Formats: sequence, structure tokens, C-alpha cells
Amino acid sequence: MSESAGSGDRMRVLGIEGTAWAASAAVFETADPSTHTDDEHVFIESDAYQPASGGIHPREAAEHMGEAVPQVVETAIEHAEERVAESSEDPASPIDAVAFSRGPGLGPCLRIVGTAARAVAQRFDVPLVGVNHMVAHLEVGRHFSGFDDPVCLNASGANAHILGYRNGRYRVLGETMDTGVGNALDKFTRHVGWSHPGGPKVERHAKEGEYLDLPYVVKGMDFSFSGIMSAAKQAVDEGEAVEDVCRGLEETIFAMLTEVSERALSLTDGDELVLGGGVAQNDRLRAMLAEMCDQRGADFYAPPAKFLRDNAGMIAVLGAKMFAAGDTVAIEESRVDSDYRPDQVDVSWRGRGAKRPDESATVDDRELQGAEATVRFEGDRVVKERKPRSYRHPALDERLRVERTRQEARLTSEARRHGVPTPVIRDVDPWESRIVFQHVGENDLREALTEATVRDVGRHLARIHDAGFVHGDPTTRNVRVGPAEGDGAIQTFLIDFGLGYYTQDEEDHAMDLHVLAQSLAGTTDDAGVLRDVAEDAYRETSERDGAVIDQLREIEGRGRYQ
Ligand SMILES: C[C@@H](O)[C@H](NC(=O)OP(=O)(O)OC[C@H]1O[C@@H](n2cnc3c(N)ncnc32)[C@H](O)[C@@H]1O)C(=O)O
Ligand SMILES: Nc1ncnc2c1ncn2[C@@H]1O[C@H](COP(=O)(O)OP(=O)(O)OP(=O)(O)O)[C@@H](O)[C@H]1O
Ligand SMILES: [Fe+2]
Repeated sequence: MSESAGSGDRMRVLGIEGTAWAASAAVFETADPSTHTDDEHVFIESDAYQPASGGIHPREAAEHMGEAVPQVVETAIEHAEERVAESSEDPASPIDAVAFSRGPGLGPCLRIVGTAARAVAQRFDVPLVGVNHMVAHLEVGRHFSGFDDPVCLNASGANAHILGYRNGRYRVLGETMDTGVGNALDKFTRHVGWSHPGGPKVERHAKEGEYLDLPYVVKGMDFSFSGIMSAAKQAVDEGEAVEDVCRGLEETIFAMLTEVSERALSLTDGDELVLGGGVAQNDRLRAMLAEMCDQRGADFYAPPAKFLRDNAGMIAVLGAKMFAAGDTVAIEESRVDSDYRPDQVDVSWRGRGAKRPDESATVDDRELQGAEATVRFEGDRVVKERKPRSYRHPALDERLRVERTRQEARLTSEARRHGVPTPVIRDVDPWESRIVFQHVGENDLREALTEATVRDVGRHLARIHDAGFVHGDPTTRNVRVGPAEGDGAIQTFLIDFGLGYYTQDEEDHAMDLHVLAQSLAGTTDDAGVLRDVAEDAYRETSERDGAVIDQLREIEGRGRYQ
């Protein structure tokens, strides 16, 4: 077995993909897998499964993989052999390692990929590398962009999530609460009677359509598609033009993804965004993200289409990085994992991650750019304005800004009536999306994280939940900490109720606690202890603690959230 990473100067890694619909093999050849260079070389051979009717049938997909994977693999190996023949090298093997998609994906398809990969590794006596397909969707963008530490949005068929990297792991900052984004579009097009895949058809028809209002659901940095999908189907059934529904779907769903990306950039103080996944082939999605990044002074990168949809090129690129880091897997331990989550991967090929300056995107001392709004400090007053977001359709933009401003003013005052410290509201103008608040606290919670302050937050959330509403976005930046007027005792204030709403549903209440926990995990390494403190305080205060905490465990147990 080859000892060092690569024979001669250049390393050649074979990649194999086949998680669902794309039987694909690739060769990635490079002198240095850690950075993108002009003389690296990628060859991809793919054979797509196209269902005769309906969506992807797992058994048919596996039959396709059984035939197509060996063929694309042979083509890629021949290509590697030609590359060797054209060079002056004389390696023992045309490839130095075999990287394969280990998951997530359809079990029967993954098993075929795993079997093929093991066979090739044994045939050439080279190491095997087990790659997480979702991380590959994002690492390929990081590779080509040269970004050091981007926030990563994955918009693929079966998934939708926003990831950030910290301390050796990709962390899930936010994700879909139900289906993947491509699957949502595909289900809609199936309802309309169009063939799979539906995403490209939605894009084509949207170009002919007028914007139509549809439900928009963002909770913290999580989002949901079930409401909008039912509404879209119903709209078509009730006679709305399908082009208009497609346009409404694109404008609404992609605005949701863009908003959570902006929130993630803001929360992590990031200034780079990469996009991956099959839905990223959509021009409107890329344009919205590019515009949002441009406006906040962040850099945006999406790879070319052949690296966005499922392909083995991305598996080979990440496989090469892992191989160079010595991150290989023994054949007997190389079983596939259909639920392999991106946050389970021990990242061997990156350092600790950038240590970010712990400050917000400050325009100047007296103005601050939040995730959603611009906040101006004027003496003891704070003027918060939701400025138009030009990436959004103007009708959707106005609706969101007016609704959230009204709701924020209302819930901020209502929380105070229930004994939760919040800033006093001095003035509201929904049509200008402007609220003037009393200035409260000295720091955001993220700079004042102690057991005492986190305990307060647990109590405050219990109080507002008992009063019948949720905060909607209780992150460490939406809590202020500082001495109270009068006795000067430290108080914690909840601010930014713009995503709050009235609900008695335990799931919604539990989501507040979940958003808090996720935000703690994104802010500090001691998140576990602090989360427990918040939960205990919640339990002591709440009238319905049992049901809510049970629901929280249920949410966490769904596996996506760890
Ligand atoms: C686990 C793995 O098997 C899965 N792969 C996957 O979903 O294939 P991917 O190639 O990343 O994405 C396919 C999806 O991408 C959508 N799609 C393709 N072109 C599109 C377009 N122009 N606009 C919107 N959606 C598009 C398709 O409708 C389909 O739902 C995943 O990454 O989640
Ligand atoms: N009343 C206030 N008193 C003191 N500081 C405030 C007040 N309101 C807002 N801030 C500061 O401004 C920042 C941004 O405000 P806010 O969270 O309301 O805006 P946003 O754009 O909705 O931000 P995000 O969506 O990132 O939470 C807060 O994190 C806080 O530091
Ligand atoms: Fe994919």
C-alpha cells in the first residue's frame, strides 16, 4: 500500500458518487490538495437515473447504480491511466486513493457505491477514503473559492442547511424543519404532473410568472417548507396560473434561504459565503445570495453547475484533502451510513478555524448592522430600522418588514407586562419599519455569558410562553445584560421580538429553547452546562415545563439537531 500521500509530485484520487440519482466517478489530480491551483485537473463521468414516472424509487435507483457505477468507474480509471501515460511518471498504480460517498443517501444505492469502492481499492492496493456527501457539496466550493472560513449554505434535493466550522466540526447553524428544498419543489411539480426532477421546470416557468404571496416561515435560523408547499398546491388547484405559483415559490423559498444565510453571517461575524447542492443551479437563488452578500460587504462563491448537482468530482476533491491528512478508512470499517450527518464528521483536513474578532459589523460607533435591521444609538435611545432588502421581491419585502415591525413592538411591550425586562418603546412607525427603543444593558449576552444570565433567559422564556407567545429568535445577541436603573442589580433584557408570534403549541415553545441551545453552541465551548442551567430555570418557572421539555428532547432526537 502506498505510504505517502501521492506518487511522485502529483496525487490522483478516484471519487465515486451514487447516493440517489447520479452514478458518477471522477479523477482529481493535483500537486497540492489543500489549495486550488490552475494546473490541477478534474475529470467527471456521470450517468443519471431518470424515473419513468413519479419521484425517485429507491429500488429502481439501486438497479441503476448496479449497472451504471461499474461503467463510470471503469471510464474514470481509464482516464487516470491515460493521464499517467501522458506524464513522465511511473507510479505503481494510476490512482493513489479511492474516495466514495459514504452517506447520507438511499441505503441500497450507497451499498453499491461502497462495494465498488472497496473492490477498486483492493484491485490497486490503495487506501479507501469515506466522504460525507453533504460536506463534499460545500468543501468543493471552499476549495475553488479559496475562502478560509466561509459560512456554507447547502441547497440540495434531500437537505437544506446552513453550516459554520468551529473546533474540528461543521456545526449546523440552521436547517429545514421538514423536507429538503429540492424535494419540496419536486413534490410540487409532481402534483402539477411534471416529470422529475422538478426544480429546473419551476425555474423555467417562474420566468413567465407574476409574484404570488405564499407563506414565509423562518424561525431563528431554521425554516420550514411544509406550509408553503400545501399553499402552492392549493393555489394551483384553485386556478392560479402555475407560472405565478412557480414565481411565488422561488421568491419566497429562496428569500428564506437568503435570510438565514444573512443571519448566519451576522451571528458568526463571517464575511464569506459558499453555496452547494443541486438547487444551487437555480439562477435566482444565486442572484439573491450574491446581492445579499454584496450589500453586507461579504464575498460569495458558488461553483460551476457540474460541481453543484450530485457529482463525483466533489467527492474526489474532498477525498484528496482527507487522504493527504491521513484520514483513510480500513475496508472492514468502511460500511456506509444512510443518515450520516455533516456535524458527525471529524474534520481532519482543516485547522481549528479562524478566531473571529468578537464584534459586530459596526458601521461606526453609533450605528450597527444587525442580521435584519440597522440600529442607531442616539443617547439613551436606540432607533431600529428594517431597511429594504433588494434581493427580495418588493411585495414580499414590504410585507415582512411591516409585519415584523408591528409584531416586535407589540410583543416587546407584552413581555414587559409579564415581568420580563425589555426596552420601553418610545415610538413605532410600521410603514417606515422603524421603532425607537429605550437603550438597555451594557453588553449582548454573548459577551456576558454566565450561569446567572443564562438562568434569567430560561426564566424569561418560560414567562412569555406561559403568556402564550414565543420570542422566535432567542440567540445570544438578542439578550442584553447590564445594571438596572435604580438599584443597579444586573438584569437581562430580551430584545428583538420581530420573529415572535402567539402560540400555545409545545413544539413552538420548545423551538425557542432549541434556538437558544444552538446559539449557545455557536458562541461558546461550555454550551452544555449553560444549556442545562437554562433548562433547569425554565422548568422551575414554567407552568407547562414537562410537555415543553419532552418536546425539546423530541426535536433534538430527530437527529438532524445535534
Ligand atoms: C443525499 C443526496 O443524495 C442528495 N442529493 C441530491 O439531492 O441531489 P442534488 O443534485 O444535490 O439536488 C437535486 C435537486 O436539485 C433540484 N434542482 C436541479 N436544478 C434546479 C434548478 N434549476 N432550480 C431549482 N432546483 C433545481 C432538483 O429538482 C432536485 O430536487 C442531497 O445532496 O441532499
Ligand atoms: N434597546 C436596545 N438597547 C441596547 N442595545 C440594543 C437595543 N436594541 C438593539 N441593540 C443592539 O443592537 C443589536 C442589533 O439589534 P436587533 O437584534 O434588534 O437587530 P436585528 O437586525 O434584528 O439583529 P439580529 O437579527 O442579528 O438579532 C443587538 O444585538 C444589540 O447589541
Ligand atoms: Fe447531493
